[in-house]
Amino acid sequence: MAKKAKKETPLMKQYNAIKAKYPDALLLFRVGDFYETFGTDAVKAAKILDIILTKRGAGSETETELAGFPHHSLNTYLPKLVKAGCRVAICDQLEDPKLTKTIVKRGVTELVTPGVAFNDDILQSKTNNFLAAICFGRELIGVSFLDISTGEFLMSQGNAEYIDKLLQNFRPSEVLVAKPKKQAYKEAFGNDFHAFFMEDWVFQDDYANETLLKHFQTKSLKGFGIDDLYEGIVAAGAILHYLGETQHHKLEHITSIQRIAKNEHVWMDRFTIKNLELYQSTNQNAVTLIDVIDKTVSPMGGRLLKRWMALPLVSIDKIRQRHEVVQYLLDDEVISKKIQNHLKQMGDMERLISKVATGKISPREVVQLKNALEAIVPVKALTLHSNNKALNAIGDALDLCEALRSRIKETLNEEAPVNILKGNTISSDFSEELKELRNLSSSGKAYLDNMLERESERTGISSLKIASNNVFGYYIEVRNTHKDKVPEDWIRKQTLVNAERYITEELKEYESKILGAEERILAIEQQLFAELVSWMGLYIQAVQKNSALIAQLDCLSGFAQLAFESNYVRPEINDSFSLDIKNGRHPVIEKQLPLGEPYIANDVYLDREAQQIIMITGPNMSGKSAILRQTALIVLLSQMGSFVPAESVKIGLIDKIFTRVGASDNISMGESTFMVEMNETASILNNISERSLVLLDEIGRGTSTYDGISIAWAISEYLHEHPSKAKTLFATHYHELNEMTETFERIKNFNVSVKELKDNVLFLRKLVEGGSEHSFGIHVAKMAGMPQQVIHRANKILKQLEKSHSSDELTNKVKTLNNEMQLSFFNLDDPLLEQIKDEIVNIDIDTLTPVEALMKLNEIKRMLLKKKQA
Ligand SMILES: Nc1ncnc2c1ncn2[C@@H]1O[C@H](COP(=O)(O)OP(=O)(O)OP(=O)(O)O)[C@@H](O)[C@H]1O
Repeated sequence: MAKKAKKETPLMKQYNAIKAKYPDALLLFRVGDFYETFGTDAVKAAKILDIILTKRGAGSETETELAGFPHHSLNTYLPKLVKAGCRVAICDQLEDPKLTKTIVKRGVTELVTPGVAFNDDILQSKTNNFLAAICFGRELIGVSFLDISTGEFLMSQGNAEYIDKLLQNFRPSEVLVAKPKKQAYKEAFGNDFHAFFMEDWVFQDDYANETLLKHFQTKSLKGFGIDDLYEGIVAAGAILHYLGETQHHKLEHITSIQRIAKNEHVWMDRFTIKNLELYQSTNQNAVTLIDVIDKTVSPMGGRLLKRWMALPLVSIDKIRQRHEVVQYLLDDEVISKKIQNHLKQMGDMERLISKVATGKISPREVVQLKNALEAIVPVKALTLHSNNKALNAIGDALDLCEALRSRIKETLNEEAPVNILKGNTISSDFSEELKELRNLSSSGKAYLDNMLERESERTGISSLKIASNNVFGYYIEVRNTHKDKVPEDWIRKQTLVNAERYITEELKEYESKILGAEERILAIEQQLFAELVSWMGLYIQAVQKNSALIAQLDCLSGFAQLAFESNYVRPEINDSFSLDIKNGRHPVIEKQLPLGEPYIANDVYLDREAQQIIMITGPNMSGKSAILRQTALIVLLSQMGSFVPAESVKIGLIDKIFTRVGASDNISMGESTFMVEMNETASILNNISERSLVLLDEIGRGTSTYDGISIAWAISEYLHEHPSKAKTLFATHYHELNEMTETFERIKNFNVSVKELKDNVLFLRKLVEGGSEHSFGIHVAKMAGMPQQVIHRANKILKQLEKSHSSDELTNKVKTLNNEMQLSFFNLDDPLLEQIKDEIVNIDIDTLTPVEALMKLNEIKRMLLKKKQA
């Protein structure tokens, strides 16, 4: 290494010193007009960006890979690197190379990581780009989310399940975790997100508190209502620390931090969020709920809609208020069309004002911001004068930002460019000096034309040309044919193949005047623009508030639009415990059916008195899952404030939605997967409340029929007997479960009807009362075109099996399983006996659920089997 260092060029020495500070980042090293990468960075960059990889110093000891791109292509290449999951350190030249004789000073000016991005090509307009941090406390876990592009800063804390749910909902692009907690993080939250592991000391409460207080310039965090969230504060502090570390220091737009209150929103865990395909589907191209319901027209609205979906309300008043507005907008088509048209003009006001804080806003974007604020004027009037209180409140709160608008208008040209160096940013009327200089500069063109004419006449050369270049400024060009006519006083500067270039005294004089003026114009424009942007900082909060109000209005008018287009109705939310859906539809499936095929609507009624649990039987593909999911989605949409796909809906407020889907492929399914499925289900049973909605789809199918039925039976029994009496839909193809209704009064049987034709099955998709008589596997075989004899034989075998596994026997078996096991213990004369005894003695029977009992049993069985095999 030392030997190598000796041979290093000064440039590579500088590179290595900087790279050493950012070992885990891909370093883009500015050299002249290029960003270069070296070594492994180059190999990586070449692959991701599809650029050429070369070698520097080939054959020598300092040989290294090299790949680069022109500096002006940064905006094209940077997003690709970040999207590929790279952390990119941008190292710029910190001084003008012309002014230094030694090597130019360089330094990292920004570290762009997936969670900390401003670049419009990295960001998606309707999706927040969250950076998250997680702090593992002794009992609780703290979490914080920040979208640096909008300034939204949130935090919360709770158990692992709750934090997991938030992560699934907010889908951060990057998660910060303390290095020693790497394992704990992976165990609790898996590999779904891009994680970055930081030094442990960052996650200290004193340091976090201090960082937050310093940032918000307050004496305490009480004002934000977060001072008691110890772990949450540490997570939030870690986020701010990370921003500093990645060279993001201009953070004026992060004006507050908000607590995500756990009990103010419907609880949905990770399985539910995934099963319901809210934002994402297992199938990459499949349509999700958000795709179907998003009718917002502004980026702010689109982002807020996702938040509303992540955090449905549990306050009846707040939900009704949203429904009230949607109804109003739906009834008054004129006003809602007008509002939507204005909303379309808003652009991304929220991200634009963040760019003001970070100083990254372009002149054209400032004009866009002004136009957005102008569109607020009619929106304020429309909402303020409407006959709806919630809309009035929005109208009242909208800030017209008059001073801001008029100052932008008088300072900037309406056609201001993206890049200030292109000129014509500042209006000539705004600065006398600018006006004069511009006159001078534009009169220059006429002056040159005049000079050209004069010199052509004087010399008799017809093809004279005046132009300029970077090397010697303005020149006169003479084609070789006229070379002999060049006057004495011209000074030759350059000889080309066909022409010669000259300068003259007059041209030089002119040049210094013009160039001086142009330079001065640029300087004035830059200065005035910087002054404007810095003054605009005063309006950050006002514009952020407007953005939030516009986002709400956009979501609500989007709901009205959705209700209008898709024939949704207003749900009634009350404080009863029943759920009454008449002719409900699945919002996503109904949009995807082939043309002409109608979606068959279905009624679902559940309560805590007579019909708490519905067993839905029916063959595969009959539509059981659709009914389960549409019930959850209708509840979710209602409590988000939307109207719903149904004929009528009455919902006694729901506070938790649980869904579980049994693994579909029982052949590939090992025992461990089965246990995972059971654990997931057990977590529902430990969390249900009297306002919960539980949807179980083929739970237990991932095991043998016998086990599957037992598990399904035990779970249903538990739910029935549990004091919460949680409303439950259980889809199953085990028709044996239909016999539960004989023992358990609040369990009812329904089936998704099918019509059996001679050699086919017709799906009617209607949910009707009553159980199913026989198993459905055979239907599927029929549909798959199995020979008649095989189906016939299968039916026979099935009948026999059904006889030998009567439900009495089944129930008894479930009940006596424990006894059987106990008997076998006493026959064992083995140290294993001690171990098993301990296991059993330590079981707290009073709190043990049937499923846990079965799982325990399974564990013990395994111990015994192992022994037997040995
Ligand atoms: N009510 C309905 N109206 C029209 N088509 C429907 C309806 N319900 C379901 N479908 C169609 O049938 C397909 C299968 O439905 P679904 O997945 O709910 O069946 P399933 O009974 O749960 O089957 P499996 O047991 O295989 O999961 C859906 O993808 C949809 O195309």
